[in-house]
Amino acid sequence: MQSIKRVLESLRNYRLISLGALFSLLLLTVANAVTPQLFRWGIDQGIVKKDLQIVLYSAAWMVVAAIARGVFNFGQSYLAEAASQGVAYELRNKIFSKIQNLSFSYHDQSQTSQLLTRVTSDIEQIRAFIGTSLIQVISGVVTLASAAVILLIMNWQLALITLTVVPMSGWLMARFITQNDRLFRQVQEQLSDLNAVLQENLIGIRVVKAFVRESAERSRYTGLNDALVKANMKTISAIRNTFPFIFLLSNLVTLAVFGYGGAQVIGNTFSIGELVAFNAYLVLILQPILLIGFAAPAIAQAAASAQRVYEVVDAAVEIRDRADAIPFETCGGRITFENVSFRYPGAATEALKDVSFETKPNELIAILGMTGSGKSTVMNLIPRFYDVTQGAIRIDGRDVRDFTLNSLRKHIGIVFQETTLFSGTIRENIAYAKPKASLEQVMEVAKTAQIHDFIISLPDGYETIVGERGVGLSGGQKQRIAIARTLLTDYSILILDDSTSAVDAKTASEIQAELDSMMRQKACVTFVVAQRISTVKNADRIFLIDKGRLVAQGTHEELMQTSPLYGAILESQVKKKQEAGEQGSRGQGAGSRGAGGT
Ligand SMILES: Nc1ncnc2c1ncn2[C@@H]1O[C@H](COP(=O)(O)OP(=O)(O)OP(=O)(O)O)[C@@H](O)[C@H]1O
Repeated sequence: MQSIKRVLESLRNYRLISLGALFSLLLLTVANAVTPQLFRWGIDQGIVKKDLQIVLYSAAWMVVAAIARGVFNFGQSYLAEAASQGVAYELRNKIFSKIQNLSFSYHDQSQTSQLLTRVTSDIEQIRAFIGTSLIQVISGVVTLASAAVILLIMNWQLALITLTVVPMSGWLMARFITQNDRLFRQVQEQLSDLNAVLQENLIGIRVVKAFVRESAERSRYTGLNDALVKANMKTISAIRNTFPFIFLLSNLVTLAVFGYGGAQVIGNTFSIGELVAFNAYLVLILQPILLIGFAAPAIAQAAASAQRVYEVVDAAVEIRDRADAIPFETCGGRITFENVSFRYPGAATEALKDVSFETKPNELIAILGMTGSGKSTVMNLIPRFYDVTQGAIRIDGRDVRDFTLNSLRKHIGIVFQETTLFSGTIRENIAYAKPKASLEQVMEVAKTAQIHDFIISLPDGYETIVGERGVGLSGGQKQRIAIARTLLTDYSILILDDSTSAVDAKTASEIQAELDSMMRQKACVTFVVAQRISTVKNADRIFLIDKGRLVAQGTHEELMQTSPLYGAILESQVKKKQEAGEQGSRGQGAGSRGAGGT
């Protein structure tokens, strides 16, 4: 319930609208309370005394009260909805920007679909709580209290009989909420799990089909769908176990009012008009109890949802600016790894162990190693996607943790191993980090990345729309667009993490040749996680990584002389190249990564 308190606190930003809703609610309660009194007046003073004028007057006032009820009802629900939309809007923005800020380690450990459910369905539960359930509860309490006071004034004995229903129903409701809180949380979690399978399936639909796993996937989904239905049915039976008792109580009270009140009317201690009015107030007692009852599950659900949403909102951002962080402005080209060790959060072993090196200005460093040896990890630490566990990384003598993250990352151009493009045009994708870049600038980098000719061969050229994650392009084409995208940024340190793995060897070396002069002009240091001999040969120095350690470094020739591991990797590459040549390699995707034992 702590989370519900927090949701209520967020209404502070919508104070006026919320007060407006509350004010409408109070006026509605007054209009509701007045109506039975008009009945009583009309019956006792009009019908019983045969005074037609009073009958007509009371009827006219009833119409006024009905209109007022309509107006205030509208005002109350409209304003409550407006406040709820505002809170949901803010929460959605808050959680989205939090997701943008959360570190890689958070995203490594959380499921995308779980986050999606929190942004969509959980926030919707919170919105429905503010827009509907909350107002139901407040209106219920206010109506109940005011009707109780009126009943006590009208006939305290009958009122006491009637009001016994309140604590009994209240107890049933409280029991219902406390007993089923976990159940409602479970429903949301089951929904998340179901979404997770759906999302994974949509992303991997090609793999599913290729491995003919449709029916296995179907039964996985159906299994979770069954579990969701079961959890939902449990909540329904919990509702069924509570509500009939409340209905029974309300019916018993009606009987008591009819019996005891009727006897008082016969004994002339209570008028017919009063009995009718009393009965009408009874509705104002019982209806709120039911409304609160109906709101209870929604409140329990909203509490569970709010907890899940605030879990993300409150998640610690591990990688952040120091209080005294300074902007990274220029790079002299001296990047130092000082006894760097790194363990991924939750991992059993260290991915990097005591790695030390220093680069020289304008150096082109190739990083080579077996798959899983830690090459990408070395690269991930420079832009602080993760912080070192031990040791330090310095740029021109300054610890990378001293720089503001934004300035540091803006100066590091990185092409990831796995290419992600966004839906939109090719031009938009290349200009992702520089949306205002001119077409000429976009074309220039596309030429360097050896993708310009392909782009202009398309009917819509640079305006060609690429689908989600670059659907419609080959792996190699996507990679080249990703390279162009990075080249357009204001990088001073360039990192190419196996970025031509899906490009054929010939094109890759053309890209390399184009990049070579450009990199040396623009970048203070370039790192190339390499799988190909050509790239390695061009490098000023090669770092050989093995099982998280920097085991050798030097030029191609030096390593050929001194490192048996280097020799073995190159030998396997040459062999692979020959095999590929024999098979008449089709190019794209064939010269692939992994030479070193991939
Ligand atoms: N996000 C992560 N969480 C936990 N462990 C990770 C994570 N990423 C990588 N690892 C582990 O760290 C080690 C080094 O991985 P890394 O990606 O740096 O290797 P790599 O040399 O780049 O491999 P490849 O050539 O296959 O890309 C591996 O054992 C890997 O399993």
